[in-house]
Amino acid sequence: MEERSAGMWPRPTPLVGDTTSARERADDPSGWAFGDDVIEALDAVIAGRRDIRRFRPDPVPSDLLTEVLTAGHRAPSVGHSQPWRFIVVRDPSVRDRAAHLADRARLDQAALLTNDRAARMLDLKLEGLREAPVGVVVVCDRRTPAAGVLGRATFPDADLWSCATAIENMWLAARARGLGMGWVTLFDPDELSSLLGLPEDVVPMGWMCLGWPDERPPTPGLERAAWSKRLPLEDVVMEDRWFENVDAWAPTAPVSHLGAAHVGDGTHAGHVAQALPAESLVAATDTADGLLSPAESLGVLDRVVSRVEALGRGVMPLTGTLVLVGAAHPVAALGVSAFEERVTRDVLEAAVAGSAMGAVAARSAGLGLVVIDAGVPGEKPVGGALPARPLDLRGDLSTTDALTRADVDRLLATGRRLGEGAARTGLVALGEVGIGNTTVAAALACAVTGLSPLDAVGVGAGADSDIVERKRTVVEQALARIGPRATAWRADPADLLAAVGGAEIALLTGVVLGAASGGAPVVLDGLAGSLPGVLAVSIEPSVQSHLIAGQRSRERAHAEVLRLLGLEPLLSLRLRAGEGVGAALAASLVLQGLKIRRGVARTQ
Ligand SMILES: O=C(O)c1ccc[n+]([C@@H]2O[C@H](COP(=O)([O-])O)[C@@H](O)[C@H]2O)c1
Ligand SMILES: Cc1cc2nc[nH]c2cc1C
Repeated sequence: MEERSAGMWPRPTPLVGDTTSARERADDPSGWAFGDDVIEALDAVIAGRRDIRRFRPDPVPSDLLTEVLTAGHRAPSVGHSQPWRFIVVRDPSVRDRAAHLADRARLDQAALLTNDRAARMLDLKLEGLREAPVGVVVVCDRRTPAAGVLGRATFPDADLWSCATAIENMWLAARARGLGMGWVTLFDPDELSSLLGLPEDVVPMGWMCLGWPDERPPTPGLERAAWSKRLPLEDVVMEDRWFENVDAWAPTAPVSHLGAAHVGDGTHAGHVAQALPAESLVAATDTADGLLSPAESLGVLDRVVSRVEALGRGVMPLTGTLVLVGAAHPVAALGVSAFEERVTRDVLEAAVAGSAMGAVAARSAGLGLVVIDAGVPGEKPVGGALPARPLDLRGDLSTTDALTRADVDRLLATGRRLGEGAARTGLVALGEVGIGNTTVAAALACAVTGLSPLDAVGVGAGADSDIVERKRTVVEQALARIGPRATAWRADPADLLAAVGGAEIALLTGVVLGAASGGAPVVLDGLAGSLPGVLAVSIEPSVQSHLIAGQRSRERAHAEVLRLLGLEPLLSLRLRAGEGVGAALAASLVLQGLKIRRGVARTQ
């Protein structure tokens, strides 16, 4: 028994909760501290935490993942509400679709920045999303009314802050174990929510890439990239109130790099196909990193070459095929082109003879050529071209559908077969010819990007202002006629192709699908030669990682279409040649890039 003085009783020590007494706490206020070694370790982990953008493909052991998630789940939360939920993503096709969303958001964001900042932002790595073996999407379940959670009635967003603390815990826990984590918020939150099927009021906080880091940055990446520096502590600490010592210093607003205003675009969804293998992408960037040249010194071309090497697993042949498709367009009868319809047939015949510009460009790039007659003017298919003509009569898009659904399905199927065949040769480049098809392409571009006809219609092969005016009217009529079919294009891209056309775009959409399923990179061309990429991605989202924007052409809506695809063009030459000329020029650049990658001296 404890000795006690008269009139004093022992302190009743609680059996649960805090067992310390007021006396103990008063005698030793710092007695709750961990030892110096723990403090030192914690400070080291906090100081050494980095936002990791590059990952090794090696798997994250499940016990380590659980430890990281446990750290997240131990975070503080408002009213002990634990509003976080962790969605662990390992499915490569979901990851690829998220990466496409991020690619697009990256271009959208760059468009908002000043030129220099945009270039630096585009230089920053986003491939981490494709490389990291695990993605953890931290979402905040906000379905409970704020007033029902202690502390949220007054600060309704405190649930989001709670989730942010969970993320920081995960970050530190990962870092301490040698794992890297990257918090990616370059998404339209609605798009990410629909990708993951989140219910209303469950909001994503971002995508955490998790894996073994393929970089060990001593300082933050954005500081290393000369984006910004950590502010001195004095600049962020104030005494007693905001701005009190104006004379000494005035806190400045966080730096903004915003340039001109810009409009974004909509959502994406569809079926799942084969995804880009993360380990081959890492292997390709490993090779690039080992060259006797600064990292990513070839800019956009370096990234394209890494993609191509990843798809070809380092043994991509230094050649490929230009698939050139010609088709007629009844809309040409409405005076929307400066040229006669028969030119389409002439060009296809010249292509077979090897002298159309696209054919010459393909040959000089070292590519093979496949010429397809998808219904050019004239009774008989062009001799020497593969016939793939629509069977039924077609209408001009302003008053009638351009194609029947059955023909669209046939064109897609034929294209797939051809694309699979072309994939076996290496790169697959797209080419089209069709007098009147920039009107068709403008209507498609309006449907898929939400551009107005005024902003989408361009000069095509050389229209004057009267022709441009007629093109706009036709596109307006077409969009008014098809109404909701335009907005529903993601759910049924083949229906949009039936409504608007054209046969060459439908066939090339099949080519993209077939080439991608054969594992080939696909080089897009101008406006009509890029829309097949958009439509194919809406059918099979993982096609996106196979696409290369060969060029940004002179046609008006092209830039917006590339932004929708999340792609940066290799060339910007104001081309309007069609026929795959731009795709062939870009393909030759890519092939040269591959030779450089494979030939340059390596470092240890
Ligand atoms: O590649 C482009 O973006 C491009 C831009 C303008 C015109 N074209 C070519 O010109 C043709 C369509 O022009 P138009 O004026 O008849 O609609 C078609 O054969 C296309 O290959 C192609
Ligand atoms: C001559 C000519 C060649 C073409 N190739 C693709 N579109 C074309 C349009 C014209 C007019």
